[in-house]
Amino acid sequence: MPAEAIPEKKVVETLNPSKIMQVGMGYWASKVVLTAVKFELFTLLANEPSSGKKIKEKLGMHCSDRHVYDFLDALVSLGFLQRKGLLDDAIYSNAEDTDLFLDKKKPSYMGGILEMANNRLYKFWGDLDEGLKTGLPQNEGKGKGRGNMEFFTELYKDEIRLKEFVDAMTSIQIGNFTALANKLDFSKYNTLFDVGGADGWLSIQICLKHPNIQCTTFDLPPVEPLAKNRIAYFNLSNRINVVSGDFLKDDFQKADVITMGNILHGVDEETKQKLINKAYQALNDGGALVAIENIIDNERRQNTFGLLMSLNMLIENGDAFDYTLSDFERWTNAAGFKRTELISLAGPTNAAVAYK
Ligand SMILES: Nc1ncnc2c1ncn2[C@@H]1O[C@H](CSCC[C@H]([NH3+])C(=O)O)[C@@H](O)[C@H]1O
Repeated sequence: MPAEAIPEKKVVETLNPSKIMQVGMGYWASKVVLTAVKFELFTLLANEPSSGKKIKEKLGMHCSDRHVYDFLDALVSLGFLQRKGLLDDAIYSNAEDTDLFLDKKKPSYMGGILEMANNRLYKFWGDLDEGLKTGLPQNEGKGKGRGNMEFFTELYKDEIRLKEFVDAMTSIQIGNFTALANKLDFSKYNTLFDVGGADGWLSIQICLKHPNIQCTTFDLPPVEPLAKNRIAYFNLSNRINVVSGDFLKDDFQKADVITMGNILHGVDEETKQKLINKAYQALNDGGALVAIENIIDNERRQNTFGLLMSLNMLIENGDAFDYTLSDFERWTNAAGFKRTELISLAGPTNAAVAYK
């Protein structure tokens, strides 16, 4: 190294590479958590705290005991597990948040998104470089020239993957839909049309909280049985209508509120504008379009999850991207909407609302 390239002592003392290592090697930690979810380790431990040897046997692991302890103690150090004792004498149990959100037997389980991340996205993100160089999707639709969520046709051919995907969507949105039901004033609205409503979770949450509203959840035909089952489970079949179709081709039903959870981010800019225009046409006067997404802050500095989600849309759909409230305002103004507002929901997710 030439002498002038050696950093001054002061710089070395104040700067350190820990962030670089933490983020750069972050996939190690991520993969340990995803593997634990896949093994249903947290479901096992919710039932009964266990020793490393017992966990090894129950999960059918055939690596050395030492590597079992490495795996479990990594989860201790990451705060996912608690431990009393050491190595052969250790008893492992779930940390409080792990127990609530990652025990598959609890209704609060949100591991669906992590299961999908492990089974699909982890592999596809291995081709992020190719996605950035080519601008083309890197998922099931790779090499097939597809965008605008057309990969669903491929994905939904397999019933297990269909259910896994729909469960993943629901698990990531549960907290957001509950927050939306509480934070947006639905009292003045009678009808809601949810575009790409998956298994109907959004409509269910709104109906549970607001007894006067009538909902329609709209999605592709293969999703219909899942939505019907979920809605029947909540005894809401008389208030939530399940309609199948294609949001790229079909008009939307007339409604007071049109919702789109993680829909606009999945399509290119031209299609975003088309969907917003269609929503404007279908909304009754005084109605609202609500997009529930990881809306990026206008300065594009804060919402890391939203920015990464946008790259995830490159992986999934090529031309698709997440956006800021300013972007949303530009498109909704062009469609004729009067004003917009942002309602913060759970974590990095917001509702961008446009009023007609
Ligand atoms: N062309 C299409 N027409 C109707 N639904 C679609 C289409 N393409 C994708 N979808 C659905 O759009 C959804 C995107 S994922 C978002 C699901 C849900 N709104 C949520 O916020 O969690 C999936 O349920 C897809 O099946």
